[in-house]
Order: sequence, then structure tokens, then C-alpha cells
Amino acid sequence: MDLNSKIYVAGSRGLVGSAIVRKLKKLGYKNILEKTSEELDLRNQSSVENFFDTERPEYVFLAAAKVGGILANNILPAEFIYNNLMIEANVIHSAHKYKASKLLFLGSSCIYPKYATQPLKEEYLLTGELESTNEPYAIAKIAGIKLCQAYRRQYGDNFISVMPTNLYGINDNFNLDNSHVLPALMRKFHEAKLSGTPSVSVWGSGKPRREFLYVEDLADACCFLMQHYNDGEIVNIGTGVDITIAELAAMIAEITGFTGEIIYDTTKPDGTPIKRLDVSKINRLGWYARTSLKAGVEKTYQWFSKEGLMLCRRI
Ligand SMILES: NC(=O)C1=CN([C@@H]2O[C@H](COP(=O)(O)OP(=O)(O)OC[C@H]3O[C@@H](n4cnc5c(N)ncnc54)[C@H](OP(=O)(O)O)[C@@H]3O)[C@@H](O)[C@H]2O)C=CC1
Ligand SMILES: C[C@H]1O[C@H](OP(=O)(O)OP(=O)(O)OC[C@H]2O[C@@H](n3cnc4c(=O)[nH]c(N)nc43)[C@H](O)[C@@H]2O)[C@@H](O)[C@@H](O)C1=O
Repeated sequence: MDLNSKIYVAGSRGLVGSAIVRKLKKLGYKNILEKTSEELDLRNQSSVENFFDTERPEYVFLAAAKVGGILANNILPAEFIYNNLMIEANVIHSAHKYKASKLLFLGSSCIYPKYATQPLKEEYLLTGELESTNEPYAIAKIAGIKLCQAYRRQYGDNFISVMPTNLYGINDNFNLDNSHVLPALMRKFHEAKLSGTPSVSVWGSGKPRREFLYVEDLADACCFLMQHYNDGEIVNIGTGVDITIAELAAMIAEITGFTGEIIYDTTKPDGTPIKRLDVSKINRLGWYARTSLKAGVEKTYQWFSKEGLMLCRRI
């Protein structure tokens, strides 16, 4: 990519896409294409083809997807598999047809088997059964990886796939019906503190372990890999450090200033018992996460408690 390359960031209003745009602008890239889902529905093949035909982007970050937390995945399986398969197939095929130089596809750590050995190495893909709460989404993400690999093998397209761990940061989804755990707990503790509510409900047992990466670090990794990685094999992006949901809840309660009781709602699913990425491959390539979980949560809370509550579309 040079500073005048035409770069399309699909999903640029979302958590990941908006962080990639911020990072690209900071690095000096000047020609960035952005479209909301209202302007361009990526599930629609002819709209996507017309867009690529007209704009001819040279580089594509595919960060548009139907995304949600454990409950949304569990109750909307058809939307999660259909929307993601359509978006991936349309964007990847158009990037091929209209000769994009390179495409980066965002997968997810949920593509790995539910009971895989930890930490999760890239080669564990398709070696076991998936977690049931998000299997349709994971299958769509695996299809995205395979699309990139197939277009590389048959046509020589430089399409790469990255597998981030659980993410958080500015522009996250704070809607309690479909958000991930970290923004959900931030909002619950913040509102309970303001209203003086004595207790907050945390879903599941509090025992599952998750790894969290600050989205600014993820955007940095995506730009790094777009510049330096040209192989079809997937690459994990994370910190390599995990904590329990109970530990995360305690940390967020402290940062938000909530001093009440934390109650575990075991009628809600735990999901995968443990998900921690092996990040030795990306580390060997020369990239490391920089932001500690505490620092990232503090920065996110600073944003959420001031601008976020007013600016955030997904509350
Ligand atoms: N958040 C996380 O913890 C993780 C995310 N990822 C991956 O990162 C990528 C981005 O996720 P994230 O930023 O969190 O998700 P968000 O929900 O924050 O953003 C997704 C974006 O996709 C766009 N989008 C959704 N449907 C369509 C559509 N039909 N047509 C056009 N655009 C559409 C939305 O556009 P608009 O706003 O205009 O409606 C939205 O901006 C996804 O591929 C996800 O799988 C991977 C691991 C963890
Ligand atoms: C990124 C990843 O995200 C999803 O998987 P997940 O890691 O299970 O996501 P989650 O953040 O929603 O939950 C993590 C843990 O936290 C617990 N938990 C507690 N309290 C709340 C709570 O209030 N909200 C939520 N959502 N979870 C809560 C919850 O019960 C679970 O044990 C995938 O579907 C898939 O989309 C994917 O790829």
C-alpha cells in the first residue's frame, strides 16, 4: 500500500472498521473508501459488483459482518450464517473480479474447536467440534477463510485471513441484547453506579476464560499484516493472555466505580470454557500487542462515560 492507494474498509462504522480507518489516517493514507450498510448492503451481489466496478479499490479490509455476543449468536443462528456467508462471498468474489491487489479478511477465534488444546494454534482449524452457541457464525467465518484460500490457489489472488481474539474499545456495541461481555459489563456497572442499583447480573458461572485485545492494537496488527504478510495460512491476533469472566467483572467494577454485589445468572450460557490464542506466529512476524487489559478498559471507559453514551449508535 502506498499513501495514495485506494483502500476500501468494509464495515467502517463498526468497532474494528472504525479503528482501522483511524489507524490508516494516522499513518497518512489519504484515499480511504467508506460505505454504511444503508449506502451499500454487502449481502446484495449486484450492488457489491457495481460498487467494485465503479471504485476499483486496490486494497480491501473486510471488517463488515453480522457480529454479536453469545446470546445473539444463540438466538439468531440463521441471520449469523446467512448474512456472513453473503457478505464474504460477494466482497471476496468482487475483489477478485475487479482485480484488487490484496484483501484482508477478519475471521474470529471462535473458528477453533470448543475443546481444543490451549493456547489455540492456527493448525487446530477443523480438527474438532465447534462451540454450539456460535456454530453457524463460526461456519460462515471458516467459509470466509476457505474462500480466501481457494481464490489464492486457483487465481493467485493475494487474499489473507486473520483470526482476532475477543475485542473491545471505542465504537463497540453496548446494546445489552447483542453485545459482547466487556461492553455489556461496562454499561451495566456504569448505569448501576449512577442509579445506585445494589447489584449487577453477570451471565453464566463467571468461570469461562477469555482473552481480550484492545481494538486499536488489532487495527495496528491488521495494517501491519496488510503491509507485510502475503500467505494463505491464517494468522492469530491477540495478547496470548486470558482471564476469567469473574476476574474481568471485578476489574470493570473497579474501573467504573461500582461497589455493589455481583450476581451470577447461571440460566445464561457459559459458551466455550476457555479461548486463548497462540500468538507466536504473529510475534515471529514482528508484531506484539501493546495495550494491557486494564489500560484498554480504562481508555474505553473514559470514552464511553463521556462521548460514548451520546455518540454510540448501539446502546
Ligand atoms: N468484536 C469482536 O470481539 C470480534 C470481531 N471479530 C470480527 O471483526 C469484524 C468486525 O467486527 P466488529 O467491528 O466487532 O463488528 P461491528 O458490529 O462493530 O461492525 C460490523 C460492521 O459491519 C457492517 N455490516 C453489517 N452488515 C452489513 C451489510 N449487510 N452490509 C454492509 N455492511 C454491513 C456494519 O455496518 P453499519 O454500521 O454501516 O451498519 C458494521 O459497521 C467481523 O468480521 C468480526 O467477525 C473477530 C473477533 C472478535
Ligand atoms: C468474539 C466471540 O464472541 C462470542 O463468543 P463469547 O466469547 O462467548 O462472547 P461473549 O462476549 O458474548 O461472552 C463471553 C462470556 O461472558 C459471559 N457474560 C457474562 N455477562 C455477560 C453479558 O452481560 N453479556 C455477554 N454477551 N456475555 C456475558 C458469557 O456468558 C460468556 O461466558 C461469539 O458468539 C462469537 O461472536 C465470537 O467470535
